[in-house]
Amino acid sequence: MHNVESKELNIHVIGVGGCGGNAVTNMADLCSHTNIRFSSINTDISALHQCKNHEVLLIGESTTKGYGAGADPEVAYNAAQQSEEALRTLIEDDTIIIMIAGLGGGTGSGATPVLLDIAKKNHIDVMCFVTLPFKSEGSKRQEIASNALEEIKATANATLVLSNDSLVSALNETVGLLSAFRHCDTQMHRIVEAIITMLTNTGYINVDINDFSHILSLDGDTALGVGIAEENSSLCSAVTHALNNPLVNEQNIVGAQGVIVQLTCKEEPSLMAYEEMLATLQALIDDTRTLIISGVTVASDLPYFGEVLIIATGIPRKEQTKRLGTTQKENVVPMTKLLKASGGGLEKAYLDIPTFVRLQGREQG
Ligand SMILES: Nc1nc2c(ncn2[C@@H]2O[C@H](COP(=O)(O)OP(=O)(O)OP(=O)(O)O)[C@@H](O)[C@H]2O)c(=O)[nH]1
Repeated sequence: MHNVESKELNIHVIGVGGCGGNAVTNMADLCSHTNIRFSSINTDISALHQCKNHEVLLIGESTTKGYGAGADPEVAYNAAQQSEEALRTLIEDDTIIIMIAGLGGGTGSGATPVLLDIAKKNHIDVMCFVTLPFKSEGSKRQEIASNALEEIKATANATLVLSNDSLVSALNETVGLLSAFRHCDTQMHRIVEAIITMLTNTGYINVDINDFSHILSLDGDTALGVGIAEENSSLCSAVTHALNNPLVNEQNIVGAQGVIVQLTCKEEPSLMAYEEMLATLQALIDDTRTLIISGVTVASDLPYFGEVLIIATGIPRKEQTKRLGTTQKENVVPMTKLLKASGGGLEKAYLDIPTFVRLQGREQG
C-alpha cells in the first residue's frame, strides 16, 4: 500500500462465471490494498471451489444443481434471477463495484446483466471489465458475447473490453493458454489497482468518489489504461502507453466528454512535465470542451518515477460517429497534434515498446 492516508469506501471486486472467478483469484492474491472485498459468483460449484482466497456465491442452485449453465446465457440469466435476493445482499453495502466476466459462455454472459440491474437499482456505480472470446471458439460464442456486451454497455457506468484474440497477436506464439489468460488478468489487475489507489488515497490534487461518479455517468464508450514513467521527463509517453495496450479494444479517446488523469509519483513532478503530460492528453482528445479531472498523489514507495491512470468516458460510439457523419476514424490518433504538444519528443515515445511488454520483462527479470 502506498504510504498516504486512506479514505473509507466500500469497493467490491466481483467475478462472474469461470473467467471472472479466475481473474478475481489472481487479483486477490496480487492486491496491495487492504479493505477491498473480493467475491465470485457462478452457477458451477466446482469452479467456486477453486476460489480459495475470497467469498463465493452459488446462484440458481435449485435449477442447475451446481453443474453450471452449460454455455447457455438464458439458463444463467434465470439462475441469477432466482438468486436475486442473495445477490442483492451480496452488494448492499457497496459504494463501487468492479465486475469482471468472460463473455461467450453461459454464466458470465447471462448473469452479469442481472447483477448489473440489481446494482443500478441500488444506485451503486459499476465498472465492468469483460473479455471477448477467441475467434477460434466459434461464431456462436462470438454472437453470445456480442449480445451480452450490448446489454452490459447499456447498464454499466463504464465498460472496458479486452479481446482474447489480441492476446495471440500481442504475445509470443509459443505462449501457453493459461499464461496468456494470466497475462490478461495482470492487465486488468494493473488498472483495477490504479483505480483503487486513486479512490482510497488522498492526493495533493484529489480525485474523489464524486469526480469518479461524474465521469462514469457520461454516456458513450470507455477507454482505460495505465502507463509507467521511468522518469519525470517520460510522463508524456506514459500517457500514450496507457492508451496503447493491444489487449484493450477501445484506445481512441477522440471526442471523450470526460477524462480522469491520475498521476501517482514517487516524488514531486516538475511543473513543465506535468503540463506537457496534460497537453499530450488534450491533443489525444482533440476536443476543447472535454471535462478533464486531474489528480496528483505522491507515493514515495513507488518502484518507478510515476504511474499515469487514464479513464476516458463519453467517447462517441462507433455507430454514433457514423450517423453524425464525422471524418474521425477508429484508432487514428492525430499525430501532428501529438508531436506539436510534446515538442517532438513524443515521436520516439509513440514508437516505443508498449508498457505491458516492458513490465513483462521486469516481471521475468
Ligand atoms: N482472459 C481470460 N479469458 C477466459 C478465462 N477463462 C475463460 N475465458 C474466456 O471467457 C469465455 C467464457 O468462459 P467462462 O467464463 O469459463 O464461461 P462461463 O461464463 O462461466 O460460462 P459457463 O461455464 O457456460 O457457465 C470463454 O469463451 C473464454 O474466451 C480466463 O481465465 N481469462
